[in-house]
Amino acid sequence: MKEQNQDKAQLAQLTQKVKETRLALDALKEDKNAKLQTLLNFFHHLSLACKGQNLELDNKLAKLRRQLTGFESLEESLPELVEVERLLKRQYNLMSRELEDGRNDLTRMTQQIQRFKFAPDQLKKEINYLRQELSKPLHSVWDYIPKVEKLVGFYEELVDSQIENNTEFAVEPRYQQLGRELACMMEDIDFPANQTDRMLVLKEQLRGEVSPEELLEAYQTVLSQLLENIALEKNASREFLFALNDALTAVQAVVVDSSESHHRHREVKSRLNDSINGCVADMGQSVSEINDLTQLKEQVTHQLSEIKDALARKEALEQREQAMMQKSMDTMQKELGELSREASSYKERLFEQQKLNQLDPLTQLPNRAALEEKLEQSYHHFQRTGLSAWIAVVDIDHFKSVNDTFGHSTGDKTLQVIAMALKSALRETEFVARYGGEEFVLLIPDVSEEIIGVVLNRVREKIKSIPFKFKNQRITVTVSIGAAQMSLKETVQETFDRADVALYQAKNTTRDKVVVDV
Ligand SMILES: Nc1nc2c(ncn2[C@@H]2O[C@H](COP(=O)(O)OP(=O)(O)OP(=O)(O)O)[C@@H](O)[C@H]2O)c(=O)[nH]1
Repeated sequence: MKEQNQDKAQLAQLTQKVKETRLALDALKEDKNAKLQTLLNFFHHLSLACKGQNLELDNKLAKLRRQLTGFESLEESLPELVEVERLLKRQYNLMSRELEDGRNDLTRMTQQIQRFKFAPDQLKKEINYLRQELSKPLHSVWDYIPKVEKLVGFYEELVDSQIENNTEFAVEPRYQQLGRELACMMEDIDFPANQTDRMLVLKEQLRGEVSPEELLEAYQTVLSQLLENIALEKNASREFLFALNDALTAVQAVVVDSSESHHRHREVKSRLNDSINGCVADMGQSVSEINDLTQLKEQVTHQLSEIKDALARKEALEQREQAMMQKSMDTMQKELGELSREASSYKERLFEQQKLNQLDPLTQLPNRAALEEKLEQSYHHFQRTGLSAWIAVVDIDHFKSVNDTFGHSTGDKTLQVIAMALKSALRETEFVARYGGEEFVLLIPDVSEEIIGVVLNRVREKIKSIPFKFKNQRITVTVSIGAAQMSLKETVQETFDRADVALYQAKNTTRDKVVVDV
């Protein structure tokens, strides 16, 4: 019984130990699971932190996470752990190198933006400070990113201040304006045929958006073409002047020559006259002194023959003189003919040149030739598009009295001022030319019948309001205007004539008036 009790006690003890061991084992398992979970969590977060940096490292970490889900495979995972450690080390080195490259790039960019002279002072200081910061190595992406952000901020500020200053990058409106003005000026210049296509392209370009460089280039092109044309005209004038000079030299030589020979001939002739007179005197003497008829006859015969010789020589001399005179005349005639041909060819060239320039020299407005061309163009445009234009003839009232009272040069100045006023009263698409004398012609497209009167009256009022002051006297100069609209039923000349008739209606009523033929 005692033994039985002892066994029972031992069994109870053992059961207790087994129970305790089981509890201890459970506790151990729990602990291991907790540690394993911690490890798994660590790898999970490591995977997230490294994700995307290196594909190989991503894959290895994913594999490791899968293996570690069973405690049993922990041993098997050891080689993988070593591999991950190697990859992590390599990744660190790579990142350090990239950070160093990034630092160098940022330093270079900072130096670049320090060169912008227009940067505000405060910004310059901050850029300098960033440059100093970049002299120290970067340890992580977290050191790098704020510096990139700063640099981007600086660029943003620079662009803002650039837009405010509106200097280098922007295409400014004044360039557009200058471009349009140049295009408008080019309208007034008729370039030679071989230059027109190029000038057309240039004009189109100038009417669009132009950069300062393009504008400068356009000015350069136009000026060099103009200079070339002026040089051509200069050459034509020079050639003419040389020819004129040659002809004058030749004529002068002929005149000198003929005057010298005329002089010589006069001397010879006077000697011959003396000798003839001497012979006649001798004959008279002989007649009174000699009584012997035979002797007298001989003497007279001798003297008559001398007179005959002298007269023959005189005649020959006169003939030579005449022949020389004729020769001189012929030479001069030839030279003058040459000169006149040269002059008319010069005149033609000059006319051509003027036509090319197509500018009225006094007012610098397009001249009549330019107007005629423009009228033709507008009429063709009208035929093609149906967009009609008005022709308005403007004539200064009582202009003769301006000339008569204040002189021709005041009259000229008045014409210039009125020309300028007309030009500035019109829009870019409108056209004004000096038709001749005190008459100007306007070409106004795209305006209705109701509006044209308003437009032209505005022009008339503008001229009337110019404060002319001649010899301290305030003068009002007025104009009369007649206008007619192009019509497909008539030629452009007929429209012009209708405008002219309208002008004379204005002149015949009150003057200072607009009459529109509708
Ligand atoms: N100063 C100057 N005068 C010019 C020029 N061309 C024409 N004229 C003058 O313009 C004047 C025109 O006179 P008219 O045709 O009688 O006309 P008006 O005196 O203006 O009178 P209405 O037209 O009837 O109002 C003349 O005296 C011309 O000599 C020029 O280029 N310069």
